[in-house]
Amino acid sequence: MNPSTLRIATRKSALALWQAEHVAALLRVAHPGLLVELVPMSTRGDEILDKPLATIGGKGLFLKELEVAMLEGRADLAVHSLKDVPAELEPGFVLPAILPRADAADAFVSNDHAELASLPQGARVGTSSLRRQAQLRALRPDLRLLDLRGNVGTRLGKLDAGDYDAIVLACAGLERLGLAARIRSRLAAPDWLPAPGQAAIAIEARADQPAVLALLAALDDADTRLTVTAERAMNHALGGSCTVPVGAWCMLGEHGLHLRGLVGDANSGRLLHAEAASPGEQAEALGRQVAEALLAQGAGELLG
Ligand SMILES: NCc1[nH]cc(CCC(=O)O)c1CC(=O)O
Repeated sequence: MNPSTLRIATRKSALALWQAEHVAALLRVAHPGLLVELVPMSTRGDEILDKPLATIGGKGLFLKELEVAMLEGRADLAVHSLKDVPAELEPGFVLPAILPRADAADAFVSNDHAELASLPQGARVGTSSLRRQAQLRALRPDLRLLDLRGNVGTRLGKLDAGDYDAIVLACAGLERLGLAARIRSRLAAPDWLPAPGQAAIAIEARADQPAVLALLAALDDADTRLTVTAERAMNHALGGSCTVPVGAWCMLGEHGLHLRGLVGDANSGRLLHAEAASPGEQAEALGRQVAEALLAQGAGELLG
């Protein structure tokens, strides 16, 4: 029997709520008559704000409470930023839909400076992402990198308070929150790589709920699924989560998939790069191939 109501578990940050509302609106259009409601909740990743994510440890810090809600029957699906979803899901869960990707670039955000290259020597840049730190170090070894966590609004507030000369955020998050005007310049491939899955919204649900999965599958975007599958397969083969210095960017063109990957060291700014193409649509194999090329260059050491 088809469910008459779908309940969406979501985090309570402005970005998470926007994404959950977006999915709710799309579901109402795809399935007229279906009732869709939000079930907002807090996760460990939201509550521990004084430490970089990389040191809190544990994959899926932003997922656990939402998954518990689904297991206990308090919610039918959860909406996530795909880049916060570990390469390997908890057993019993699947991603029945991945939405069309927004701008996957990172954003250089500053009140006084137009781009990374024009920052003065020794300028203070805020980001707690090891991937962003490693790429900043590689491009500008002179910068002072400072930790910066919290929701997008919190991070912008600290920039505006003068704690940093510039910060790095995801373009997609700023755009969704109506803050695209804060993007001074884009940090984009091939000079800069986003996190695997960045700018894609993923829907998670229980594998044992076929009627729910069928409703959710209506929102899946096949091209986005293909490219992020390659990026996530690379990350998985590197043992990755959202807390390691790994970047990936896969494009789908006329001739198939093209994947670039990097592994970095946030302290030294050392970066390893690899890329490969797949004429067909062998996304998983392509991801593993690029991961192997990175490991052959010594990526294992950088990943600790
Ligand atoms: N880790 C927080 C997070 N998770 C997803 C996004 C941006 C939206 C997206 O990538 O879909 C952000 C904010 C940021 O990195 O600036």
